[in-house]
Amino acid sequence: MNDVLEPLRVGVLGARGRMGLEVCKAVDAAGDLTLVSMIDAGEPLFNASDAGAQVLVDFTNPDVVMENLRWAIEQGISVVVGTSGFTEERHEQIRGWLADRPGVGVLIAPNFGIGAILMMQFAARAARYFDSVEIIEQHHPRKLDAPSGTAMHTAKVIAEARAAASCPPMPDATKEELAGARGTDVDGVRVHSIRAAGLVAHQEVLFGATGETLTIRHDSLDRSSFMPGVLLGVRNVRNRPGLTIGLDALLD
Ligand SMILES: NC(=O)C1=CN([C@@H]2O[C@H](COP(=O)(O)OP(=O)(O)OC[C@H]3O[C@@H](n4cnc5c(N)ncnc54)[C@H](OP(=O)(O)O)[C@@H]3O)[C@@H](O)[C@H]2O)C=CC1
Ligand SMILES: O=C(O)C1=N[C@H](C(=O)O)C[C@H](O)C1
Repeated sequence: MNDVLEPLRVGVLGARGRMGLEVCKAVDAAGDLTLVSMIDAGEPLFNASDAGAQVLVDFTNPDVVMENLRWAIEQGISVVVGTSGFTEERHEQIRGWLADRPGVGVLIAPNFGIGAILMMQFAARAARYFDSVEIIEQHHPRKLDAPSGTAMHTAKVIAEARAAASCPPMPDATKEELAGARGTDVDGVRVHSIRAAGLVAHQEVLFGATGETLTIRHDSLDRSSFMPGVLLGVRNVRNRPGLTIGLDALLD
């Protein structure tokens, strides 16, 4: 007799948001996944456990995502998280919750776009060879947070690569006349956030050295660009107990 694999039961938090709607469509269209629960603001999380969700996908907002994670881990449900707003302190708190639930996996990806992941990897690779680097991120005007999670993560990996190579501080003679004119400082890297109608999600990493610049640019032109990465996370998160940051580990 053939063993038939049951589809993985998936719930979506933030299901009526821009990303949540796209995730529901993508899960629904995947033959190996079943969409069992769609939860948005004001609706009880227990709908997901009552529906037998094995994996939750969270695209809500930075103010509520930690509470969702705490609840899901307590229930023993693995979670794929796209929501932004994560800090090292938040990661530590999640590791603490996971310590009591060794079978549960949480994957937090600052960006699920394959091109965006490569953009961050290329930026980390280039970081040691240039005197200067700044990040310019551009998003739609309904985005709540700035800088973006992608920009924060990019700045972190660049700063780590520069520190590992003992790069000196970047040259900058500016006496800032108005606060914010030089963007904000994330781990020693200047980040500039632009919000404008018509944009989806875009980022440039601009490197400079004597006589040359290198620009690494990524554009998400449509939210469907994030779906292959989200589905990869959904299919694999239960095989990765503990906390995984970034989709890189799954791609390799
Ligand atoms: N990692 C990645 O690749 C990507 C990450 N993102 C991130 O995902 C997040 C969501 O983005 P986006 O879809 O554009 O935002 P939206 O505001 O369109 O969607 C968020 C949804 O979550 C709902 N919500 C709020 N609180 C709760 C709660 N407690 N439980 C369930 N649902 C809730 C909101 O309802 P209401 O509006 O009523 O508050 C809204 O419908 C952001 O942090 C964004 O930065 C976005 C794109 C890609
Ligand atoms: O809010 C968005 O839209 C996006 N958020 C993520 C971020 O903060 O980096 C990922 C992507 O940039 C789209």
